[in-house]
Amino acid sequence: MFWHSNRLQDHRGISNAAPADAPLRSLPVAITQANSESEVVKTFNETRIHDYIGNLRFSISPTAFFQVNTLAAEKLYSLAGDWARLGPDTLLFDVCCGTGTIGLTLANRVGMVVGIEMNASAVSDAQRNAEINGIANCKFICAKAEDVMGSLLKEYLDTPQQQDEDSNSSANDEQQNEEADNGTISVDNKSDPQKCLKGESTEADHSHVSNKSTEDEQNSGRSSTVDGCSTMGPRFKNIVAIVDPPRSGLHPIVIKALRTHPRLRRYISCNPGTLVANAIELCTPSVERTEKGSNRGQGWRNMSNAGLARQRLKSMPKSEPFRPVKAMAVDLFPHTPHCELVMLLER
Ligand SMILES: C[S@@+](CC[C@H](N)C(=O)[O-])C[C@H]1O[C@@H](n2cnc3c(N)ncnc32)[C@H](O)[C@@H]1O
Repeated sequence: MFWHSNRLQDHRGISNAAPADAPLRSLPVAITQANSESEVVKTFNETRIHDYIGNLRFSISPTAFFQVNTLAAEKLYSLAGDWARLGPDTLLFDVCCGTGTIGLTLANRVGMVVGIEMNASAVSDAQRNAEINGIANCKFICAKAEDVMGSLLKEYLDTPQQQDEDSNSSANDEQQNEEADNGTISVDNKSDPQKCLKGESTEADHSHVSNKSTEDEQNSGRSSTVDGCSTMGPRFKNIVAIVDPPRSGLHPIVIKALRTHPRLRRYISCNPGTLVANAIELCTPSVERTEKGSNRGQGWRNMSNAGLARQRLKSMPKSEPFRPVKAMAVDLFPHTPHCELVMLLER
């Protein structure tokens, strides 16, 4: 007998993507019993599906993103991992991690994975997927990447001394100003290290950090030690961000946080959509500051993403640029005009 589940998300509006909290309804499915001509109509209450990428099993909520072409997705993630030169001394940020696919498929090649995802169901899935597959060195954070990227980089990479220096730097001041302008939150850099170890959220209430048994991690030596999260910085030598954002791309605050943290040396994008615009901001050498706000009378609304990226560059704090190293298209959607693109930036 084949078991099916049909779920419909009820959303009335002009958007083509329903909000995550739109109600889900089960649709009756006609099934045919083996050795029988008759059809039975049933409604299944199973709200999740299961799929495999490589030898890992994934449990997926109805509102969570999951690549449909799992064989090609496996190749895409593995290619990203190869280019990132992963090893036990690697701390991997899986930005826009969905159900944890990239981080979990690469977890056995790195010291630690920190996944960031705004869809709470997907974050629960990621946590569950780590458990199903016996993976202990991944943490998943439920938040918008633009709200937490800067604070996470500080939390995981900076020594307390560096944090003090940073807090005096103009780059940090600017970021805080920008965060304030955008109504986002900044996390106290000197957050309680024990909180960090226990995987408790140091963010505002809407954020949620989940991690698999901290005890497991400490025993395996794959995560932080009793010294607290600030000791993790020196422990990891290769800091990599793999970003797989939606078509609208990464928020400029995330780009700025990644570009201005000097310890992040490799950036891999798995999404071609706004890659050009992001690469402009990540790879253009710092320029002397020009007057802010002069766009020579050009309307912001008519500007391309690349044009906007060039404008934002003018307020990018002085920082070492990345350089584009290589890119490869991966055809996840054969016979359609869409395809994914892996691109490696390094510095
Ligand atoms: C293209 S999917 C990639 C998911 C995952 N990496 C994978 O391959 O299965 C993009 C993901 O980004 C998440 N997302 C969108 N905007 C976000 C934001 N501002 N911060 C964090 N996650 C975001 C979406 O919920 C979605 O899960």
